[in-house]
Amino acid sequence: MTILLEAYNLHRAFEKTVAVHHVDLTLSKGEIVALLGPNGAGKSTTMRMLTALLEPTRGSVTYLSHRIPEQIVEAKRQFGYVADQPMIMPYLTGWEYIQFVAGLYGCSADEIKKRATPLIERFALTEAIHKKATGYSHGMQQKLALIAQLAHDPRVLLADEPTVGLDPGSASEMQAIFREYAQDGNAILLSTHLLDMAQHLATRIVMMTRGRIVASGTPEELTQGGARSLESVFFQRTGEVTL
Ligand SMILES: Nc1ncnc2c1ncn2[C@@H]1O[C@H](COP(=O)(O)OP(=O)(O)OP(=O)(O)O)[C@@H](O)[C@H]1O
Repeated sequence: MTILLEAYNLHRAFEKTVAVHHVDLTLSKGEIVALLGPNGAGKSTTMRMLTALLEPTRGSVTYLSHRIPEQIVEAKRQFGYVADQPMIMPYLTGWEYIQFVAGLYGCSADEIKKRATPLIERFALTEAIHKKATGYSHGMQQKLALIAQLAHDPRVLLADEPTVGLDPGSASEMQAIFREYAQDGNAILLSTHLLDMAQHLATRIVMMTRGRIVASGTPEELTQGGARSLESVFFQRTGEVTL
């Protein structure tokens, strides 16, 4: 399997709090990896280090042999990132926002249009796309952020809680888009609290708690072929108690 993203020995401390302890993680072509963990487990800190938004205390991140920070520009071309709070710029319409973000990666207007138009239609944003994006609902902004990140055709997509705020139809469409994107030879890492979505969408599940990876495997492996619920495995591995 071709490895698209490799994180080695990632470690991050904030003064006395160690948020992430020596995490190793790879993403290979075709994989959809769900990162699960209780609040404060270190998922967002890991995501932010993988997307070069946060400098690790130790460790390295490499996209297709482009290492951060030495080859940051080449590395950044390889991935798209959808944050949990979409950062939509004032004044821009949805269409201008997509053009602006994908344009930063050197894509032509024609390429962007070709990639973005079908996604805009699938997410039912055709009517809204020429209106100011600051007037969009949270879910509409989340969909717009995903389209903008896919419009530059990255090999890896990282998404923090991507379906939060989406209506059921849009959440289902987003999952279908994720599957097709992975089947096209790309890879996805998504952090989520939705165990059901992780079980049905992910090809591999990684569980974190207190900054460490405590489990990694396919949904079938972790649930022992369905003999256990993913919820019970999650509680056992992460030390969370059921109330
Ligand atoms: N900028 C920061 N300064 C100090 N501590 C931080 C900072 N960012 C994160 N932390 C701490 O690092 C730990 C991991 O936080 P992180 O946000 O990565 O968890 P998470 O798994 O994403 O949680 P959630 O599911 O609640 O979003 C927590 O103890 C948090 O308080």
